[in-house]
Amino acid sequence: MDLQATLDLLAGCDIQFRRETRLDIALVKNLPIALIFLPAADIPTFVGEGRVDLGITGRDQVAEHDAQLPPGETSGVEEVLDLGFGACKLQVQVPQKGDITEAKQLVGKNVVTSFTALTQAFFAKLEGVSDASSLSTKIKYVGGSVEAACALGVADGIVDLVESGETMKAAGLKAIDTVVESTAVLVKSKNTKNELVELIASRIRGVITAQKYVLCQYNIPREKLATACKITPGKRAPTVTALEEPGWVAVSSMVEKKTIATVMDELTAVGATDILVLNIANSRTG
Ligand SMILES: Nc1ncnc2c1ncn2[C@@H]1O[C@H](COP(=O)(O)OP(=O)(O)OP(=O)(O)O)[C@@H](O)[C@H]1O
Ligand SMILES: O=P(O)(O)OC[C@H]1O[C@H](OP(=O)(O)OP(=O)(O)O)[C@H](O)[C@@H]1O
Repeated sequence: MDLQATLDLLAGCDIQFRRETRLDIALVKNLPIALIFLPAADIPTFVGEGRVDLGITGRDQVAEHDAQLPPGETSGVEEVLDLGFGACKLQVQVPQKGDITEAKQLVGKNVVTSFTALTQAFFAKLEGVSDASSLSTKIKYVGGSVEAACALGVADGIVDLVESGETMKAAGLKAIDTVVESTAVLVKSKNTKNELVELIASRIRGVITAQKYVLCQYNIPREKLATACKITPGKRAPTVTALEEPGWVAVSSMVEKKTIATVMDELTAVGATDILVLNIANSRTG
């Protein structure tokens, strides 16, 4: 997991703690909560069983946990929020130099992965069988360095995470299908009664929103206001204030950071002036 991004997020929420070396638990100084640092794959289990109220892990890990549940059992883990970082894809990969171009060509062959339940479910669908025991594809678990399995002759294909694609390329593999797309998510235990869960979730939501948006302010002739507001509709609605200069108004609106350059170009084209873009330190919005 992207530990640093998670620590930055907690700092943005003013959750203050000091983690002693070698300890996986830290008491928060300014709230009655404890933080526990667990392997990403184990977090859905602890949260699902209600032992931990809130967790941050990858959506792929939650999906793998849910896919491991016995038939009829529902997951105790509920996604609260997409945190936006840690984007990666769980992909079916095969040797670049080979005849396999589609996942269904791996049916009946050897596939190695750390995500056995998701891989079983993926191949069960391809094979048209309803349970893992009737699968003809042989799915084997390895805990790490999955990308080495094809070169070592253990697998015909693998199912592994791809972020930049560097590992896949270096191992001489190519992706031919996607099992799950993932980002880091905030999850909660379905049956938690801890009222701090909502407080923490809303703090995190505020920080995430603040990171995603900037505040855009500009002046515009009143007759162009409607056009400008279509360019900057805001999260709810733009704030419009009259200026001392007759016929002009000032607009203030939240704009998604990734679109701000285009938005500024478009505002300039419709006659906006004095365009300012400000970072948002934190937020609570509707
Ligand atoms: N390039 C990447 N490689 C691996 N995982 C990634 C990547 N980008 C995002 N992730 C997310 O991180 C999760 C795995 O985290 P990681 O392998 O670091 O486990 P950890 O147990 O938390 O830490 P570690 O094993 O490094 O001590 C993945 O399931 C995925 O959601
Ligand atoms: O597309 P990339 O940016 O190269 O990232 C993907 C690699 O990162 C992960 O491995 P990790 O570093 O967690 O080590 P592992 O092989 O021991 O799982 C994953 O299993 C891939 O091997």
